[in-house]
Amino acid sequence: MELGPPGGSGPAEPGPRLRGLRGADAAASASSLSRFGAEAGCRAPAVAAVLPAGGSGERMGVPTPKQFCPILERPLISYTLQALERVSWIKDIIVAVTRENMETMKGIIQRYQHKRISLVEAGVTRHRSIFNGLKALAEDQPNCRLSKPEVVIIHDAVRPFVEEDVLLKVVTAAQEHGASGAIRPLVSTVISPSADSCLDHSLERARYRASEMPQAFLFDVIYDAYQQCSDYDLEFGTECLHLALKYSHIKAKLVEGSPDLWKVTYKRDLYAAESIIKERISQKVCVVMDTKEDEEHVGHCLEEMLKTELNHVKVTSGQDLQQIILEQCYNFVCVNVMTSDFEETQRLLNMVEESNLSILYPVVVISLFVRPPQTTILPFCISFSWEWS
Ligand SMILES: Nc1ccn([C@@H]2O[C@H](COP(=O)(O)OP(=O)(O)OP(=O)(O)O)[C@@H](O)[C@H]2O)c(=O)n1
Ligand SMILES: O=P(O)(O)OC[C@@H](O)[C@@H](O)[C@@H](O)CO
Repeated sequence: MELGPPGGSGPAEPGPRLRGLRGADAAASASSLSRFGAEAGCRAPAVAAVLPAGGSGERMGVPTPKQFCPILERPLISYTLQALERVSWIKDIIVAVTRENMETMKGIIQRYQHKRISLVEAGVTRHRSIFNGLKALAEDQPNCRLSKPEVVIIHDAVRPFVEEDVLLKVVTAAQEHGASGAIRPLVSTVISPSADSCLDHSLERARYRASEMPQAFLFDVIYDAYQQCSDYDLEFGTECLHLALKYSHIKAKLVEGSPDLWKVTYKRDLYAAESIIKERISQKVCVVMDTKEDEEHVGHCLEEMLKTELNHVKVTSGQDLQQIILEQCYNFVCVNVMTSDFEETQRLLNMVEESNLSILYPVVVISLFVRPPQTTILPFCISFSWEWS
């Protein structure tokens, strides 16, 4: 059964397109698919994503299903959604969650202002959850209010580090081959045990790869496969690419993925994910200026200096800060130029504090005064002043 917005029936209407992808980002993201399509000699397809998120996380060994476990006070699944939402050419994101976790999921969508999300009920296995997600996109289903995509991405909700480039690769490959999936070199050798738990034989590791996510399919290829799927496969299968081969006779194109595509499965994976997120946040600073004029002068001077040390510096003034905060975890540097009081900065600091988002380090406030420096200590931030000559 598909659940939609409160009081609705069928999948929730996809939210309004992300306003947060600012002009440059959105243009870059949108053009990337059309450019990629052009290079591959095909037009940009309509793309949707299905995220199975209905598991119980038994191997994690904690009461909370791992997709809802917090990393820096933010649920793991929210990072995955944020990663997919940065890709403007994914038009709908279907998340399969259990009925008991539906309200939790709706709360996460609301708190972090996730857009383009529709919720469906998960199944008792991962394949059944994925199948329910696909049904939400198939126009042959009653109450279906989402349009059928040409290509559908399938990505585990517990794989938060997915970037646009690998999504672009699997989607473009799926458009050409019918199916595509990210792979990684094996770390351990695969062996086959005999009935008495002794070594029967081992596989030559170099000849094999680990199947990861994201995967992408021409929608009809994977939907037909799931419709023909045996109960055994739905119950015990773990590989969507195998279903496309077995039932739709499509050999997926395999795409080398980055090391960060791994699936959060055990508690150690959660610790690893947290350290990666901390490392990424510490490399991202947003410089907030009072005015556009300050942004163009002081802000860009600061940006040139910071760029030598960090890999992502955003300078802004007066933009929708709430959206910036939700779009990307930043450390913030607020710069007051010629401002005699901190009202503007206090407003921003209050917003950052109220957003409860993971801010790794204290917010830094730089006050540039022509007049003698004024020292004002603000909560959870470091404030220092220097004279701007
Ligand atoms: N009935 C299920 C089982 C799993 N999943 C999802 O499939 C993804 C990958 O599955 P896995 O890592 O096995 O998650 P769990 O089944 O939760 O983990 P475990 O096997 O340790 O219980 C996860 O996002 C999980 O939420 C799902 O949507 N529906
Ligand atoms: O079997 P699990 O549900 O733990 O994980 C699913 C994984 O097998 C799957 O995500 C990749 O191997 C790609 O198919």
